[in-house]
Amino acid sequence: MTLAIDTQQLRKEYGRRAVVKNLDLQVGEGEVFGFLGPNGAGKSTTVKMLLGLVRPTSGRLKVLGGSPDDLAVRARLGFLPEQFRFQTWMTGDEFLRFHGQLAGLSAAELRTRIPAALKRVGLGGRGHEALGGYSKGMLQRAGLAGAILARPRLVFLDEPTSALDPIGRVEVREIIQDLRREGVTVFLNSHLLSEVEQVSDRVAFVKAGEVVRAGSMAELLAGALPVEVKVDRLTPELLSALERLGKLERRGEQQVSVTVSGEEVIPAIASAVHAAGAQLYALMPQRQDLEDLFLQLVGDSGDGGSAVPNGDLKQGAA
Ligand SMILES: Nc1ncnc2c1ncn2[C@@H]1O[C@H](COP(=O)(O)OP(=O)(O)OP(=O)(O)O)[C@@H](O)[C@H]1O
Repeated sequence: MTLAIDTQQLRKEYGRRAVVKNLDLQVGEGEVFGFLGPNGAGKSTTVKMLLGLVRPTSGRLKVLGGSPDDLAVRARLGFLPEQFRFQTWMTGDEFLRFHGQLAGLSAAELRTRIPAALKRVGLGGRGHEALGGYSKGMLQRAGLAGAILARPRLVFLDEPTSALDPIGRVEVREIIQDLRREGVTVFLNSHLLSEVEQVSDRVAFVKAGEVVRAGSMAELLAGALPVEVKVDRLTPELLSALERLGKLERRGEQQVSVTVSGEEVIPAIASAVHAAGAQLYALMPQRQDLEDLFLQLVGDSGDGGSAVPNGDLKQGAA
């Protein structure tokens, strides 16, 4: 796998405090990679080091096979910052022209790419308006247009949908999927875990400056699967049959939770119920999602007082 991002023992200290510690991160070319962690975990600092905006205290990093200090490498990076405070006196067109010129695009390229980029982010025909009159969601879209204007090979998107409504979020998800189809690597920082779950090929959880877990969605969410089983009566014979399939937790006269290794075991639960002559009322796998995993891995850290991600928790998950 060719790596778009490769860090080894990357570290950043502010004063005597290490905010990123010995970070080893490998992201393959063309991957959509979700970078998750509570407030203050060191995500933005990591992104800034990868962009060459913050100097690491120690360790090594490569982006697109080189250094972000190399202008040829930097020209192939795109960045949507979390705090998008743009030049409000400029129109959308002027803002993109400014960024495009900084990225070295020619006048001819700018003429075709600016309207195309605006259209792609849902701002077609709005380029003549001043950014000062844009809504927060429009500004975020304009920032995204700026990040992809120069056709980067690696794009960092820091909370790309924080200002968007649900329709806008779907649209940005589609743009990320298009970028993946074009072979662009996307490094995604987001608190919206369900969103990360839907678009990322792999994710890493970072806590207090260190990666605590990384892998594909399937790898991370595999393993123990609790299945709630409800029957007319739980006989000793049925309980011992279920015990052979997984760990049991009794819920009452008619219900038991069986934690099995994966969904391929579910049919065996139904067969055991049938063989014991019981009536099956319900068989409910309780799939773990990214949010459960987030709370489990990083639930007791962060410097914002709470590790709970912004507004994306299902009821009662904590
Ligand atoms: N320039 C700086 N000087 C001193 N400390 C800093 C500086 N930048 C960041 N920090 C500290 O480093 C820690 C990590 O910050 P960072 O912004 O990287 O976290 P984050 O994971 O991106 O958080 P959030 O999700 O809240 O954006 C925080 O405790 C922050 O206060």
